Amino acid sequence: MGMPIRMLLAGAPGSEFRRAAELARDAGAEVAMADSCDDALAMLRESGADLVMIDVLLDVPYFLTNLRSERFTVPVLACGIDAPAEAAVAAIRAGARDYVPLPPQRELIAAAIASVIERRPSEALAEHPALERANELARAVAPSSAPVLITGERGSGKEMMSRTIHVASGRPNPMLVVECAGVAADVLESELFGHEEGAFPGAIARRIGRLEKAQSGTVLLREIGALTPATQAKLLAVLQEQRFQRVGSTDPVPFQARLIASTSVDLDARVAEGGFRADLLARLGLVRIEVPPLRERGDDIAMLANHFAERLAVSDGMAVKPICDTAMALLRRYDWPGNIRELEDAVHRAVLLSRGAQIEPGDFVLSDGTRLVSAEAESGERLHVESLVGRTVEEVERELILQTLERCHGNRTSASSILGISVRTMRNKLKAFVEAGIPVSPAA
Ligand SMILES: Nc1ncnc2c1ncn2[C@@H]1O[C@H](COP(=O)(O)OP(=O)(O)OP(=O)(O)O)[C@@H](O)[C@H]1O
Repeated sequence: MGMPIRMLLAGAPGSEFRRAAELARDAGAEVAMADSCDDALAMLRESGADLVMIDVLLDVPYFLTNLRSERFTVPVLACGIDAPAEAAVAAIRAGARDYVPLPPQRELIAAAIASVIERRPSEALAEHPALERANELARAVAPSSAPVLITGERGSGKEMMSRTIHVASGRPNPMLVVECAGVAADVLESELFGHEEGAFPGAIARRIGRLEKAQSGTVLLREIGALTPATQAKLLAVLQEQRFQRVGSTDPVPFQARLIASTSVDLDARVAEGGFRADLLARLGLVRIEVPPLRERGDDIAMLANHFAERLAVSDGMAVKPICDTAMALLRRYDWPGNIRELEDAVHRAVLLSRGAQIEPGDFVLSDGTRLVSAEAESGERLHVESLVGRTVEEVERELILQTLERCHGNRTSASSILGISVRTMRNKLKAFVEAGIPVSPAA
């Protein structure tokens, strides 16, 4: 068996909640308790969780919106003591996976935990040789403590790759993830290194940073390119000396974890521009693993789409349906700028929208609301124009007029109205074509 399931219980402390915690522990989970949404969010940021159970008396929609905006993918169960049916329904509408009445039944808690164990992604799915090579490299470097730099487009699976390394490393402590983009430098530093009480106004108590909390686990720094020069210098010192100081302290704290950094920007280019330290990149990128974009992964698109269609239907309690061949061909042709995350979201919407026995092309909707079929039609039009590049305007105009005329079965009036030119102009053009010896559809 792998690591225990970490469960977070959010709700007003009371005997029912304590009982739920006891039952969860009996079922093999590690349990943490929070008494408000913000508290629960802070605990998730701090140490993560595999499953959250939240009281419907708390603001469940607020909690779920924050989870989504911070991109936590943890499953959430709503629970409540004699809660009105509307509260349970509202929580499920907001995105909770299920509702568990309290006082809790042993079997329900055990089943919730068992379903999380089943759904835990064991290993990244990959068949394409480019990704399989990357996975082999990941497994090969896993046992060492060398830092690893994972590069790849947004949503391509860099965090997943980092998890593969962490799991294969056999390190006893968990992997902690720190998002470096969009966070103020001082907040990020206290998140990474921790701080002492009174280190700055508002530092009311000592805080243990992620580098320390990770112990001998793994720390993933997402979007490392976003670090300011000052934080880059501090991180370089951590790698050189294997120790660091909490903000506001001079006492050294040993750094025992494995560091993995991910980036979707070209760090070599950032170094050339002076935005990233060459010495830090050299240390971080001793081992580089490139995660290829989804569009270059051939059959992986179909394999992942089938996998998501099944997994998401099961977790949403819907019937598992196959993706029809035409829809699959559409998925293979689209270029997935948002990579696996975009595919997963599109499949999820299709699973929820689909009304037929199979998932059809029209069921696929992108995050901006456009249907994949229309998105493709647009890019198809663009492709068509691209195929005209290299030809003269005169040639293209002639082709356009002749083909439109042919489609209109030689009817000059219809063709000129489609082309937005006068019938007279049309006649003059056709006359010129005939004079040049070009065949023209006879008048209808
Ligand atoms: N090989 C895979 N098999 C199954 N699911 C995958 C695989 N790779 C990625 N995913 C899923 O795709 C989504 C995006 O992956 P991940 O978060 O690892 O990407 P990322 O490159 O780290 O993203 P970002 O650039 O936004 O930081 C996640 O939901 C993840 O579970």
